[in-house]
Amino acid sequence: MNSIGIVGAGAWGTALAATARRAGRAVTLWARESELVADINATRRNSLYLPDVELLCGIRATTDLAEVAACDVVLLVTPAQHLGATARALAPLWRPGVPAVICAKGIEQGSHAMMTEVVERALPTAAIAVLSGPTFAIEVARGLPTAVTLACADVELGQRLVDAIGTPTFRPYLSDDLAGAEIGGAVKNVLAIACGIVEGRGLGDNARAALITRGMAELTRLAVAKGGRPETLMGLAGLGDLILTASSAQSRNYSLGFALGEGRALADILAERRAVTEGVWTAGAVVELAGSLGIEMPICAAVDAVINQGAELDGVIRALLSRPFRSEGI
Ligand SMILES: NC(=O)c1ccc[n+]([C@@H]2O[C@H](COP(=O)([O-])OP(=O)(O)OC[C@H]3O[C@@H](n4cnc5c(N)ncnc54)[C@H](O)[C@@H]3O)[C@@H](O)[C@H]2O)c1
Ligand SMILES: O=P(O)(O)OC[C@H](O)CO
Repeated sequence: MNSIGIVGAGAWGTALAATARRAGRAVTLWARESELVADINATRRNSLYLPDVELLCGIRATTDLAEVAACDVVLLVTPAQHLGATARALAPLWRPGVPAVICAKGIEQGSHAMMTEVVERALPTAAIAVLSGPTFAIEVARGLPTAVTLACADVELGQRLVDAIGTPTFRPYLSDDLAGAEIGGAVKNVLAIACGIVEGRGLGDNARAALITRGMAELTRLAVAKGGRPETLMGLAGLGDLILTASSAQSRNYSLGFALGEGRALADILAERRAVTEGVWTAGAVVELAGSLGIEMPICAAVDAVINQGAELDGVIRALLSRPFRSEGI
């Protein structure tokens, strides 16, 4: 596994390029924006999505998907709602058995498909893995210490992936629980919006701790229903990522929630951002998926009501606080 292809040159794809290069791999980074490709190759910076980091030599940007598909491993790092189309574009170029490592965090709108299901459909001969966990791109790009979950059903292949991308400061922990890893990463974004709302509305630290904890219960219920294991959700891809995202203003999901809590309109907040805020697009899909499985996810439903149904924020908060008392088990 000497060459790593990365599809998607947003902040996370660029940070993964930086860390894979630090691990000694030859890196090819695909971007859809040709001006960005020229910029990265000329200046070793991604001025659109990660401007503050200079990249090591040995990372080549391209607009040609064939160059990425020719690599030993391909990391899929587009926003979740675009992963299906991107994987379908890769399909004619795919060589059977090449690992496809899903690094996007979300659930597909409409189909309610997990990212593994989306990629399985588009690339049926790929060996699928999921990389998830508490990872702000800028910190990874700067080489600050970070630990992630790398989930792969084939543990021997998973170990080779860990060895290919791991470094002393980018530490993958191996798992075989893909469902747990990907549901943790997808749902924590919705919960982080809720935590941002609480902070922006001035509801206090107690309320945020309660949301994180009861959010964990929601996230775990959904993961178990999809075949995941509770202990995975207690690890980096669940609790670890939820703690990070639900308590840091660096998070795009948390900061969007904070602005909503302050009373700003969703459209205005989104209009100011180039970066993707995945929880906005996943909230509805999570709630619909949970509904189809008969699972209660009241915090995610509250976020969905605010974001997608124009519900008035204080009314939604009052409704959450008026739910019947219940026992604490998951
Ligand atoms: N940024 C992080 O810290 C971080 C960390 C872990 C995981 N992730 C996940 O990685 C994924 C990518 O996020 P990011 O932060 O790199 O994005 P970003 O916000 O930095 O950049 C947006 C990306 O979306 C791409 N894009 C926009 N429209 C597109 C389209 N129609 N088709 C394909 N691509 C399109 C852009 O080219 C760009 O690569 C998300 O699922 C995110 O949750 C991000
Ligand atoms: O900035 P956010 O909220 O998209 O979160 C980024 C990563 O997913 C954190 O692990």
